[in-house]
Parts: sequence; structure tokens; C-alpha cells
Amino acid sequence: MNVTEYAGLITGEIADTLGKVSPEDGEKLTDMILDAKKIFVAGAGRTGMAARAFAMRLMHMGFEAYVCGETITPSLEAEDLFIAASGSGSTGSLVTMTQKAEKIGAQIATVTICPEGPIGRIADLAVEIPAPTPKARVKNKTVSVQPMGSLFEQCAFIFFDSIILRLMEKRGISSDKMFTRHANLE
Ligand SMILES: O=P(O)(O)OC[C@H]1O[C@](O)(CO)[C@@H](O)[C@@H]1O
Repeated sequence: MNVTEYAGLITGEIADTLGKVSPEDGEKLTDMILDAKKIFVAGAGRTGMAARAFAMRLMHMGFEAYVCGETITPSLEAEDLFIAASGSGSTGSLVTMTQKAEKIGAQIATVTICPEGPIGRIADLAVEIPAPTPKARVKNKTVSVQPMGSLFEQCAFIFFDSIILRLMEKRGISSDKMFTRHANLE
């Protein structure tokens, strides 16, 4: 199979998987973001890259958004929203952060393959992306031609971009307006 054919397989997997995500849960996450004072996102490895890209777009929209672990990230407060992106729902550092967020009394959302995992059980909202996971043995509903957590990581990125489009619609914010907040010291 050539690279273009592989790309077609990948985009097909992404479309199939994201087509199974609950639109109601997407709407709930959108509303949680709109209701939050500050928004903190966290994720490890490649999942973390999707989370970071999401925080960047939230910033472009004018939200006070932070990536956990960065030097300028302030403390989480009860009025804030913590979003943990984790396919397995059980990555150690993210479980610890979620437990801390619960103690603080912040709202907690997760985007995950495993809503029944340690993070999902604590979260106020667990958005399920039904991709395969190499880490969590509790379930493996689907198969993918791709290695490890690639399908989840891709879906998380696009799911977060879908949330951004819905927020743009609800807030009436244009791409041009967002671009005015883009870093100009790159
Ligand atoms: O999404 P999870 O299960 O929290 O895993 C985080 C990261 O760990 C890996 O599975 C392996 O490092 C990455 O592929 C993934 O992005």
C-alpha cells in the first residue's frame, strides 16, 4: 500500500471513530468551558500535544487557558475547569492532577477511551472517544491499522478543534479576530 492509501485508511478511521462521539457530551464540554473562570488542560506524550494545541486555540479566542506543567501556569481554583486528555484514563501524573483538582473543587472534564478509568470516575464529564488503547486492558472495542494510541491522539486533536468551532459559533468570534491574539514573536 502506498502512503496516499495509508492516509486514506487513517482519515477513514478518524471519521468512523469521531462519528461515534456523543454530541451531547461535546455540548456539555463547550458549556463547561464557557462557564469556567480559567481553563487548565493536561495530557502526556502525543495526547499532550493535542491538549496543548487546544489550549492555544482557547487563548486565541480570549479564554484564560493554561497548560499544566508550564512555568507561567497559575494555581487551579474552585471556579476553574480542569480538562485531562488521556486515552487510557490512567496515566499516573494525570490521575494525580485529577485527584488534586477534585480536592480543590474545580470542575473536571476528561477526553478518553476509558470513561470507567480512574480519571473518568472522578470527572464531572467524561467524553468517550471509542478508539483502541494499548495501555488500558479493560476494553479494546475497536481495531486500528495504526500503532499504539495514534488513532485516539488524532481524534483528540480533531475533537478539540470541533469544540473550538462550536465555541466560535456560540461566542460569535471570527478566525480573523482570533489571529490578532496569535503570537507575534515567533
Ligand atoms: O493518552 P494516555 O493514555 O494518557 O497516554 C499518553 C501518551 O502515552 C503514550 O501512549 C506512550 O507514551 C502516548 O502515545 C500517549 O500520547
